[in-house]
Amino acid sequence: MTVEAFAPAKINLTLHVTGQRADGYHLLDSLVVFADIGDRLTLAQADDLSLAVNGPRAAGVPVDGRNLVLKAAALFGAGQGAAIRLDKRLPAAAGIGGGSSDAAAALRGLAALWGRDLPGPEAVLSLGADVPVCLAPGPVRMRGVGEEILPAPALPEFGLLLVNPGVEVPTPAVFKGLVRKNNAPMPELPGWASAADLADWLAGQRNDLEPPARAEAPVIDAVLAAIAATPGCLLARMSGSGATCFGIYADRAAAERAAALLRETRPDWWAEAGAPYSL
Ligand SMILES: C[C@@](CO)(OP(=O)(O)O)[C@H](O)COP(=O)(O)OP(=O)(O)OC[C@H]1O[C@@H](n2ccc(N)nc2=O)[C@H](O)[C@@H]1O
Ligand SMILES: Nc1ncnc2c1ncn2[C@@H]1O[C@H](COP(=O)(O)OP(=O)(O)O)[C@@H](O)[C@H]1O
Repeated sequence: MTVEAFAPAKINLTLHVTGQRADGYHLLDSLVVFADIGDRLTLAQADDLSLAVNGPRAAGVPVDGRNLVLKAAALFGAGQGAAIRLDKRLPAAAGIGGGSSDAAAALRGLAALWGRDLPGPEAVLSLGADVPVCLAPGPVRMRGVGEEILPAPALPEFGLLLVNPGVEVPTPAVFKGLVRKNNAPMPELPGWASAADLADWLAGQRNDLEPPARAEAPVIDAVLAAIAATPGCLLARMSGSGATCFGIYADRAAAERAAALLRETRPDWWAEAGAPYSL
């Protein structure tokens, strides 16, 4: 038996940092969506647990026990086997939760392969704060340090552009650079009639990690400016702790035109277009 699992990119449309716990972890309030741009996993029955990583973004991704796929498998089924292949397409340490989404996709695949129920959000938090939200990809409001997954209103159709300048930004350094930790949470989520309506509302919200990430990696300024300058861009903002930034467009076709333009003007950057993804 072979199982396939898709690991979509996670995008923090907003990311409000609202406090800090005694253990140092920060309290978040984030509107999270996923894109139909991501990594692919293939899992097959085997006596031993193994992982092979290939694909256009495999360079630098650990293939040993540090890989979140193997960590997730060990947590879920100590001693159980599976042969896992990871086709790595998302940039790593990029604010789009690639490793976390791989871990969650591995858990979904292994649950199918081993005939078991998926673990719950609290049980997988030790793998990373972003793993619970990636377990069942779709638009949600994420709170706590990442373990509170709340429903979000239905989203309108829109196009998404993801752009990464090739600079890895370490998440701990960005949180450390925050000047203020008790920022306002999001208001009640209103519901949006169109992509423009959503972008207008998002413009009044924030990613509180953007200023410290820009200090860490000044190229983020150029990425945001380049996205904002593409025709049809309704909003440009950074995701997670960066450096990946996203653009919102009326539809996928507009996002694809923007991606083509950026690949021409900035061939050294990673630019992909897509649309929201739900499992
Ligand atoms: C910032 C976010 C927003 O969605 O996204 P990314 O930039 O990683 O994509 C996540 O909270 C990241 O989740 P993840 O990358 O899984 O975090 P972890 O491995 O658990 O933690 C990495 C480090 O980030 C900091 N951290 C993370 C989450 C959180 N709520 N508070 C924190 O202070 C801690 O310094 C921790 O040591
Ligand atoms: N499957 C994986 N894919 C990418 N990175 C991984 C994976 N497993 C472990 N890592 C490690 O996790 C770190 C953070 O990667 P990632 O989850 O992509 O970052 P972010 O949470 O900022 O989006 C990387 O620097 C890498 O060393």
